[in-house]
Amino acid sequence: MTFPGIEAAARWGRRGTAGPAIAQSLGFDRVSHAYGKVRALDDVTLAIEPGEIVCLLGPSGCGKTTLLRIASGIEQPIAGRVLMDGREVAGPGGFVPPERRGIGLVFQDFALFPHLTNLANVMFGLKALPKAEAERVARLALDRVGLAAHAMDYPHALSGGEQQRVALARAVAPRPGILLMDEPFSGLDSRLRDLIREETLAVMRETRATCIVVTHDPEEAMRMADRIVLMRAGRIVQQGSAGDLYRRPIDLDAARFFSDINEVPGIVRGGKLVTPVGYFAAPGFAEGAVALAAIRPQAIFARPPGMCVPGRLIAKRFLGEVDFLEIAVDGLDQPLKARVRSAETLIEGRDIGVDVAASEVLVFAVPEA
Ligand SMILES: Nc1ncnc2c1ncn2[C@@H]1O[C@H](COP(=O)(O)OP(=O)(O)OP(=O)(O)O)[C@@H](O)[C@H]1O
Repeated sequence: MTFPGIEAAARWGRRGTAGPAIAQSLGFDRVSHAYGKVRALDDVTLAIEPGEIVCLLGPSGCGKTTLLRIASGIEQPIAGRVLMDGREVAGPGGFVPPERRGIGLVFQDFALFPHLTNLANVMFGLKALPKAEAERVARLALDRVGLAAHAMDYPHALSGGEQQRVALARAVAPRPGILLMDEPFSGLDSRLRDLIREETLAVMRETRATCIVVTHDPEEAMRMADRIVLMRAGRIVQQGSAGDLYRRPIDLDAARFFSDINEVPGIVRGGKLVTPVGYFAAPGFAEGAVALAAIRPQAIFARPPGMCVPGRLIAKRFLGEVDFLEIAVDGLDQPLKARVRSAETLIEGRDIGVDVAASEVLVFAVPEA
């Protein structure tokens, strides 16, 4: 879901000054929300430090946008409290409307006013300033995103990436203490997205605002976030640094979300999961339990035949820096997927040795159907 961008942006025009940004903390205390019978958020507690960049990550419909809408005040939670710098802005103690929260917003669809010039779009968030000062600040913001020369153009004359930059300039010009972004790069093609993301990140770091970025792209979250908050079905399932979530996912679904994985079943014997491709540490599992080894494609190495586990190369695709291999192994229903470097000498149809980096393998309970 996206913000009702234009409408919400219009409300922001009534806010704030262009004083220096002082990052604010943002807290959600046992927040729940529902749309009719649809439970969108279920008892979410999250504390975001001043200046922190947090990415809300999760599959479609898990409640990311709803949490952002509640932070901004567009939506009122049905239970729980929202705190800015410890002050309740939503909850039993009252409700501070969006235009009085002083939060900057960037929407998925940019939400620029088509009938206003780019300069006027940016000035829209600066109405509390005298006009000449608002124009000076807006021109500086446009200059910062490299669009000073387009100040008097209209948004439709800009590319998608340039429109996104105007939207960013509009959001940061009033120097908000908190900046919320809902899938800000999803409307851009992949090469442009990388560039605009890096530029946006630089602006975010400069303004030092506390930022929440919603994304469903794990790589984007890993590139941007100080902390990633992984959500599922209206709840937070795990939070931590990119490394924490990638290396120590809390369950199989979390592991699946961060990368492609081979799921190899086995039985626990003597504290190890015994599988057709090796034995892997399975702490906490009962003797005889059935479990799954999660093996990332890059944790598999091709060795000469006769070494490690016997396998047969059934497919090989050149992907540039790596080759993608499919390897059949006795005892497995599905071929293993591997991404390996220097596979020039490997020939489809031939036997190979399969070497799995045991230290990178995670063992999980079999998920309930
Ligand atoms: N206005 C609405 N009316 C009814 N149901 C809604 C409304 N907005 C969201 N929902 C539902 O609430 C749940 C959470 O939606 P939300 O938009 O917060 O998820 P999301 O994680 O942001 O998804 P996406 O990545 O697709 O934008 C979903 O089941 C969604 O269908």
